[in-house]
Amino acid sequence: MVSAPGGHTASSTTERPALTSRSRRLGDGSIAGILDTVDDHGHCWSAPDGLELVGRGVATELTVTRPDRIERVRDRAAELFAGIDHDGPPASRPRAVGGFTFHGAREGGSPPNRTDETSRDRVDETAPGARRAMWRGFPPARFVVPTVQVTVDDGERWVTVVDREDEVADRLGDVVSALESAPRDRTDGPTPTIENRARSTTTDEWHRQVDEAVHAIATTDLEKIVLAQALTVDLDQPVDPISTLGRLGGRYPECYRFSFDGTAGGTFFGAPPERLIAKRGDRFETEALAGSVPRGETPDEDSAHAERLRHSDKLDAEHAFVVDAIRSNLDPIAESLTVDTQQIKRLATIQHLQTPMFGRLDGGTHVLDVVAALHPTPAVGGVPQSRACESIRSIEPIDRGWYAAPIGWFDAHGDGEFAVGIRSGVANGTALSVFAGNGIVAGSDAAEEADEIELKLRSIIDEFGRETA
Ligand SMILES: C=C(O[C@@H]1C=C(C(=O)O)C=C[C@H]1O)C(=O)O
Repeated sequence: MVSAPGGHTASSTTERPALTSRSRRLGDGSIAGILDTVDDHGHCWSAPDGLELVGRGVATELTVTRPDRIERVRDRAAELFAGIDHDGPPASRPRAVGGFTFHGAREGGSPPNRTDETSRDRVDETAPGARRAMWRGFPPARFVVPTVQVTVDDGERWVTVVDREDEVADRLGDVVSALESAPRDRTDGPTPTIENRARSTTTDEWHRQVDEAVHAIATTDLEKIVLAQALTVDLDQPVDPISTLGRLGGRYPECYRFSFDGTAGGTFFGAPPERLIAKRGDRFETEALAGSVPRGETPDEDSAHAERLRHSDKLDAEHAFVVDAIRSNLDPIAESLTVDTQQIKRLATIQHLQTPMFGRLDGGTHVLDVVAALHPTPAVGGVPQSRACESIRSIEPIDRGWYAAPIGWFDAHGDGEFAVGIRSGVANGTALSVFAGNGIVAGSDAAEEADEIELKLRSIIDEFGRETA
């Protein structure tokens, strides 16, 4: 067992000892053994096209409790890596992994708090508003450069340790031994069973919320709003994020997978199908993903649903809002933008309209500049953006916390990748809250939208055993 080096915060960089990053190539075998190397914060990230990161411990971190959380992390991003001397191949470089709350500043909201970025422990005391217990430990933004990072990139595995120069070599040796002796597979652990379920929203409440949204769309400049619900379940044993992500990977190979430990014992995890942004050098890729129908029981039924997805004016409008918003929000920072052909993304329980988009950015653009420009897209927020967010806050009965917000990583060069944190849940011991939302536009029907919410909740809930009673 290697102890954590104490979790330096980015705001104390002046007192922080210089850190050294050293890496070694790993052979085949399990990377889950990293979990036993440092008994502290953990995170996992895996993109459908390859990169996997597993982090343990805190070498440096940045916590923001101000409402302008994305801009603030962007301004201070370089501090996370300042003073880390990395000697190793680019694949093994340290990455900061983390995320944000869905909501930022309210219109005319509380003034910025300038003293709130120094300590992990003070986060929840200073967080705005009454935070629901499930999101305790998930401030407006938190990013961690881990002490121990395992990277799987292009078929190669690396372990990287970030620590004081006089300790890094020993610690790297200890971590490599721990990984080599670790159990091979953590995906076949016991599956927790659901004992109780509680909905955030009754059927009547949902109908009232959708009616209110449809009325606002008919009578104001609001054109689309995404409304979400939560399902909270009690499990007979705590969620093990690694084995849950392993199972989700089997069912959703075309999705991202992530887990991120908060500072109060909770873990946010999920399998989002939606890319917010991937940026490497001056190239970026994003997508519009919105408009949903179920999968069919038979190939014919499946194709019939897909046909409806292709030809429904309502679903097309829901989708077009997202394409248009991405295009106009990237216009000021993109040198070029190509909108690819619309296609269908088929997942285990649901299928979506998808439009890939890619291009080149102006030089010097950080991946967080793009995150700030895009979030929330109308796939999870609405149109117009700030009016939709205000309506979400007034109509929805839940605290979205980190649900539907950007989750991902960035590096010292401003490259990185973020998914939209949907098909996700937050686990606190044996309590698990799962979230799902739906785009409401003119003509939306509350009962149909409720069915779609069920399909989305199932992506996480189906990974757990059903109650037997
Ligand atoms: C909001 C969610 O999903 C989003 C909403 C969709 C829709 O309204 O059709 C489809 C995909 C996602 O962009 C969610 O899964 O919670």
